[in-house]
Amino acid sequence: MIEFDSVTKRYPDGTVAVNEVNLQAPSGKITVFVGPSGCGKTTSLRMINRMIEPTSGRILIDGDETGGKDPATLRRGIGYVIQHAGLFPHRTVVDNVATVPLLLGWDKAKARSRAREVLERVGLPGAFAQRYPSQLSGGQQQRVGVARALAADPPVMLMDEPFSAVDPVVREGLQEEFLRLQNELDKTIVFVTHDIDEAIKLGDQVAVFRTGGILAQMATPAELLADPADDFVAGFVGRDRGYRALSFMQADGIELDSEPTVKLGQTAAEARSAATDGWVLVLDDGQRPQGWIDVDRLDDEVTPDVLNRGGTVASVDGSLRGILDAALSSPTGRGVVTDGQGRLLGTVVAGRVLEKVDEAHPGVAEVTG
Ligand SMILES: Nc1ncnc2c1ncn2[C@@H]1O[C@H](COP(=O)(O)OP(=O)(O)OP(=O)(O)O)[C@@H](O)[C@H]1O
Repeated sequence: MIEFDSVTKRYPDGTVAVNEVNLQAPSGKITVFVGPSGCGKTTSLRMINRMIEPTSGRILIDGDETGGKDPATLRRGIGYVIQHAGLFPHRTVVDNVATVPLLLGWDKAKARSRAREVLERVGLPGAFAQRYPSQLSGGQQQRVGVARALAADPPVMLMDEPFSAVDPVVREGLQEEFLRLQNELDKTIVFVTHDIDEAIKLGDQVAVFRTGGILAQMATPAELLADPADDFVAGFVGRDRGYRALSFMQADGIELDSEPTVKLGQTAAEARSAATDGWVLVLDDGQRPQGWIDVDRLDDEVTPDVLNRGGTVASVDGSLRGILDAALSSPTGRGVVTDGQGRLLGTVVAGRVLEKVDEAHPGVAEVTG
């Protein structure tokens, strides 16, 4: 665990970049520092590996004060990833990644073989190893940056806006891979970003900083969305926080309506008599929803060409957001809900989802609309 105990940083010109911060970043978890520009995120991060010294207060890693350690020794146990990757341009990818193992005194062959292994882990197999950084895309360079930080298998990783310089699609891919990797590696990670969506997606817990280096709130993403500490945090988290909070609320227990159904091949008359509001849901032989049918468009029988496949189908094992999306995207306004095997359980309208949210978290549904 990394612990900040009343940590303050005042720069020589008098700027208070970090002001009496107390927080804990638990082992094996991702803690995200987020906040507007200049709120002290990077300064806080760099105090962990002593690239910046605190003016007062203490930082402890697993109970040991970092201030009492030799900075070079300290940094060997701490991987560091920055924006634009910060790779050495005149070294090949494999040699970039082998840097820290070599510094640790590993022989060259072992360091390179470890580097190739980590490159593979971040999705950069063999052929990339001999290239130079300029021969890679921005997203690939960031992966090399992550591989380099992981090469010596440090228990702690500090990451400063590592995915900010790449386009949104690449960024999403990097985020997914990073989460998958962390699932296997269980590093203690402190991750800086100015992007609240990234913080909510990646963080096991999120520390929201405000200008002046003040920690405004430390909470899980779900708590942050459902219960921001004050107006600053609520504003920073965004007006649509209620909607996003639904991603963290389980759908199980939501009351469903039974929905009349037909199968392909049934007659138009059967479909009309089963329909509600002019629509009927079509299932396959395994009770799996196939789409809706507007019964006015039927001639003789229910055929695939008149199926309206619009609308998402939500699993009851998922989140309330999935259920709300299913209701809002359905041509009938009734969201289709299935069990874990994709079999129909029933339907639900958007209003019911919001009622459930309101029962669990009064006030959140208000900011959902
Ligand atoms: N060496 C320095 N001397 C004086 N002031 C500094 C120095 N480094 C940073 N600051 C100031 O300290 C404050 C916090 O800076 P820091 O870089 O930690 O913020 P940040 O939250 O990481 O910002 P950004 O998201 O823009 O990178 C800012 O007001 C900044 O101008």
